Amino acid sequence: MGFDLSTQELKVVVTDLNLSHNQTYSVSFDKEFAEVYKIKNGVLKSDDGNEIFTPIEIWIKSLDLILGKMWEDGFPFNKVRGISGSCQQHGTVFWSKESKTILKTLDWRSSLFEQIIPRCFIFENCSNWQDHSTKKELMYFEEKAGSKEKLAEVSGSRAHYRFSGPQILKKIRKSYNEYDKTYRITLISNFLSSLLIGGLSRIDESDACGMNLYDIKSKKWSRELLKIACNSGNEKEIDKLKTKLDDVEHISSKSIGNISDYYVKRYGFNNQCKIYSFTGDNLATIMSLPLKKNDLLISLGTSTTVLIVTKKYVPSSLYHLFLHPTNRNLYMGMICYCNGALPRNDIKDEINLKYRVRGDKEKDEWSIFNRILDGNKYQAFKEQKMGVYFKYGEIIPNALAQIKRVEFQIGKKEKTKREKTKRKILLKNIEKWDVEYDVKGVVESQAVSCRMRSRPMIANENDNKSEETSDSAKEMKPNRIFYVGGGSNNQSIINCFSKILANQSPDNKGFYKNSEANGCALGGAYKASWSYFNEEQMQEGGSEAKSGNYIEFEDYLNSKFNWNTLLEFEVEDEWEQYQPGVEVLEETLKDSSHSKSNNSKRFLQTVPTMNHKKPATYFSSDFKSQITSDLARDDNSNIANEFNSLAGSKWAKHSLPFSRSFADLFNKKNNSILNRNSNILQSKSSLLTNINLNGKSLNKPTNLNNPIKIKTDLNSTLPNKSPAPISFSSSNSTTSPTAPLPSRRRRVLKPRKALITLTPNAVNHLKNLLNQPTPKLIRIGVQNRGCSGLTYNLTYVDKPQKFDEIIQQDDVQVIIDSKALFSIVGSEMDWIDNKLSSKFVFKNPNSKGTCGCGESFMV
Ligand SMILES: Nc1ncnc2c1ncn2[C@@H]1O[C@H](COP(=O)(O)OP(=O)(O)O)[C@@H](O)[C@H]1O
Ligand SMILES: O=C(CO)[C@@H](O)[C@H](O)COP(=O)(O)O
Repeated sequence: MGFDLSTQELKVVVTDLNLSHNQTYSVSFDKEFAEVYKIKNGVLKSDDGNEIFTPIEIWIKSLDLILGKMWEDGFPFNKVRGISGSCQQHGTVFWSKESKTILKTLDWRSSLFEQIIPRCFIFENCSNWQDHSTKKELMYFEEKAGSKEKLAEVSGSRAHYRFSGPQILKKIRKSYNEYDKTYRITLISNFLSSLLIGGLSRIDESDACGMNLYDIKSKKWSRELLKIACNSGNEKEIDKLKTKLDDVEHISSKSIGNISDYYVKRYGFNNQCKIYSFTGDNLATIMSLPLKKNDLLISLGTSTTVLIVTKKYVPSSLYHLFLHPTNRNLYMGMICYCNGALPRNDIKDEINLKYRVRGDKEKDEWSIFNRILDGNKYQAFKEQKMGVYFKYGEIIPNALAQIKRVEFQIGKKEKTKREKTKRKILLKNIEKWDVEYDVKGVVESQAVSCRMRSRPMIANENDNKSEETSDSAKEMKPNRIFYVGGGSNNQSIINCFSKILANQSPDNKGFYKNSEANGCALGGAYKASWSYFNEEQMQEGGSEAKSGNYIEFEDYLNSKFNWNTLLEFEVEDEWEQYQPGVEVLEETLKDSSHSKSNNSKRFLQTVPTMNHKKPATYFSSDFKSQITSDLARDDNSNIANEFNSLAGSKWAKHSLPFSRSFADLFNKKNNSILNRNSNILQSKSSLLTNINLNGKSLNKPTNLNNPIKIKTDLNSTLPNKSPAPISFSSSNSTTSPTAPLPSRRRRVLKPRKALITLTPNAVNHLKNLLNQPTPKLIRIGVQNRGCSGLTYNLTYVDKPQKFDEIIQQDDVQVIIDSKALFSIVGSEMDWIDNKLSSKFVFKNPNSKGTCGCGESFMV
């Protein structure tokens, strides 16, 4: 079983031991919890938009919900042999002292939410990877580490807003007392595995590489970086942080424990079910495909992420390196753009508006866009046009938030100051062109950018230090390209990407798209399967080393991988034609220095850099850009240093050869502070089809103030229906689970106390109301309204909805909307009838306050 806790969803995919994918379940956070928690795309934002976070209780409720739904569907939990999974990266969870005991003594009769939320966490929110509130901390990290290159050398990445080290430093600076009280700090990945083992699990070693704290070469916490993170040279403080982080869970196929008794009793898991270390979502994605040397994995989710597996550790401030989640001798290289699907979607919407298309389905919505992209009428690059569509602040290093359109001319080759031969590129800024050109423009420039930025990683893998000329072009090409994520559904988009990125295949083959399921969760399930296999071998042969039967993940995946789950396609190789595209893009970005984006401040957060005074139709209405990029936090000298230092580095010939003038861009003052668009990012992890659950919402509005102060007295919400049989194939009898498994019990869990009680007055009045010729029922819900947030809402209905609760008292029935359960549980419903008013009133023990007018309440 593989979990994936992404920004927007919790997913579970299930495979058999032959890696055949059987089932997918998912819970969408927005769908289930947006109403009460006010989240959008899974997150909340501070007023200034810089802090981006999620209430942890949403994730816990989602785990209750997804397992409850699987149980209700009759999922055969007793057949699960192993569980692993992935979570969004970088976020940190601060656990209290009591959490250890609470996790160990979970009572299967109650929900996790009910038991864990009141006392397990020091801060109720966890920062999200889109957070960009740590600018001071970043500066401090890179300054103390010596430089961003030095920091990258040790930790695999320069300092990033979202990375845990700067996030922890911010907490230490702002809330030292709470930090001091913290018993353990985990990433989101081992937060989830902790819930499953019923104890605090360790940070996964590969995910630890996204913290700016782990020394990748010596494979231990870097004391120097811990010192920076704890803001103190005091050895005791460094030890304190180290203790709070605990040792990492070293990469291996060993389990981190059996599933907690809680899940055995509550859902019927086998008590021998193993939990294997959970990791970050990108790390899990690379486990979902049989990647070999020089293969690229391109995830076209909400963000665009380019991933590569490499044997060499050659760090740079331009990209990220992580330890591979299954093999300590391999690394994962990563480039992650946040301007992926969003600008493509915006242009698609504008095209549809122009052509007045209103498709309900994604497929229809993309038809005009695709026709333009595939056709020859509106060429962008081939008509000497290039665009940069970084509408939102970028998280890739050195990219400004900007939308820019240029026409270019390519001149003769000439020698640069650094003795390199370069073509002269002449650019003319274009204010506006037909949106049809943006269609090709956005996809082309994204592909060219991926090619440009993945080049150093590929070159390194091949020991190729020469310039990207025709002679060495072959070595710079990836071997094969695998596409995943929502955008990979679009053949026209991935054709365009493939033409430009090309590959080594002489017959234009070797491009694949994944057609099966969520890649991160699938990678988790594959890891569980591989780990289980090795553990079984170890039991037979002794230790991992001794057994001789140990199989590397790569070999395991290759031996079982079902290529039918991938669709291979061919495209014309246009590598050579787009070769100048890389230079034009570099020049276009460099030319931004002459744009209107003035900034003399380090870490400026908001800079619109559109060159034209009047924006083009596209993005005109809501063009609110903001620099959240790593580049934005550099001043002139830093930029200059970056490119100077690259000149002497291993990457000198492969890095982006911006000249010093690029730094001018950051010397100018910028006056416009615009807000970040709230749609900016979503999770990028789901690949393809998901089965959505219309599960119960266990909602409760969050108090966003840190630290946590929550009191709950909530009842279990486990479904009490008997499970329906489902088919669960594990066809190969030699590898199928054979151990005797506990028989499935029909479990009917009753709430420990009445959901609501009715006073005699309420019973009488309800009887009157229900005494009608056409029998009706009364359904109680809560709505987001009124000064204090929630109001009660009574409606007549014909029948209960699927997850409604029915309350029976004194021959009267009322129905409670499942979404209202957690807000009104334990309430007393009364009917008052006096001179002033006649109405139902609720005495709610969960209410933390009502508004002055008494119309609404808060829980
Ligand atoms: N046929 C399509 N053509 C282009 N883009 C698509 C298509 N189908 C889905 N997408 C895009 O994929 C994105 C979601 O990708 P997905 O991998 O599901 O998301 P996430 O990264 O949020 O988990 C959406 O922004 C959507 O526009
Ligand atoms: O920050 C990064 C990688 O460094 C992101 O890739 C997150 O890990 C994405 O999480 P989801 O949106 O997929 O949940």
